[in-house]
Amino acid sequence: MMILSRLLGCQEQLGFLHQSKEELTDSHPVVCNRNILVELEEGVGVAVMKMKSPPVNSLSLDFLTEFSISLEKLENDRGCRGVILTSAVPKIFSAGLDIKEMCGKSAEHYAEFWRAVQEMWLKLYKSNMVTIAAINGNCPAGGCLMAVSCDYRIMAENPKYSIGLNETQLGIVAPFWFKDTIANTIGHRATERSLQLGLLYSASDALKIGIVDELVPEEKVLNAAAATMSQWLAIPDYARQISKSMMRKPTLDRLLTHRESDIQNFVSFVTKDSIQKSLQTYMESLKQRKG
Ligand SMILES: CCCCCCCCCC/C=C\CC(=O)SCCNC(=O)CCNC(=O)[C@H](O)C(C)(C)COP(=O)(O)OP(=O)(O)OC[C@H]1O[C@@H](n2cnc3c(N)ncnc32)[C@H](O)[C@@H]1OP(=O)(O)O
Repeated sequence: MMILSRLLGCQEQLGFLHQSKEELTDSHPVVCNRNILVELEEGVGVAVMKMKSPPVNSLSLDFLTEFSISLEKLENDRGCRGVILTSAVPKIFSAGLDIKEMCGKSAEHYAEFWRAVQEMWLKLYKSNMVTIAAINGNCPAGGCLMAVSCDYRIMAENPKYSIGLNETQLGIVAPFWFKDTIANTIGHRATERSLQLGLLYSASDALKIGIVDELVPEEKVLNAAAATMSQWLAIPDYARQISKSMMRKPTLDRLLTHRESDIQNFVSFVTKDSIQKSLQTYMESLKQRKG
């Protein structure tokens, strides 16, 4: 019930009611949401989802709810066959889960938050559409999860950008389905090293290890994503979708089977004093780094 009312509440915030005439054209209907801009190029059947939640596109409960609703709308739109996920915030793809959602809140809040994280991943990983991440900035932790849940990743070849699952550096543990998703991308051994050490890879190392599929100059990331999209869309949908599902279903089913216990694990983990302390220390270190 709480989730339903949040979804309904968010749908109003989503701004479907606030589209101006300039934002709606025949060829490029744009939905300006609070955190995500969705532009559907109808003739081509491709939507661009631009995350625009400054300063760092952190994945708050509101953001995640909006993301899942937006993706579901595209999924149900027969005119949309592919999605390019990118960022409208300079230098940042996404800073991952919003740490503020995991600090000093109630157990009920943590459960609701974690369900929204699961939902985002389930929707993205099982999408029937072709999903391409156009990674135009830093991409740690939950941001990396979003990227590796797509079918293909193109990253800006900027030595300042990094990508990876750095959870252990915060004193927290990537759950089994984060681990499964990255292992499905880079293999068991590389995942073991990557997760234990909480490695963040530079763009060039990310290409070497296979977290990303292609590097291009920053200004070409979106064009490269569009070019790759047209190659993938040349394959008949039905055959491609069944192949995707064959590869991903066991991983999806594992979370679906253990969804409630995964939420309980998260809540009991994140409510530990030691974990709260680690997260608070990490947030403070982010602030100090600035100064
Ligand atoms: C037994 C098993 C049980 C399983 C239990 C599960 C356990 C939980 C698993 C959780 C899984 C995933 C975790 C995550 O995704 S945690 C998030 C990890 N993210 C990071 O480590 C990235 C942190 N951020 C950065 O490194 C940098 O901000 C940046 C992205 C490189 C950008 O650098 P910048 O210099 O451009 O910006 P900066 O000044 O650092 O930040 C601007 C403001 O944004 C705040 N901020 C940054 N990141 C986050 C975040 N993730 N959440 C919330 N807020 C964030 C930062 O503090 C600045 O705020 P302010 O301006 O100072 O107020």
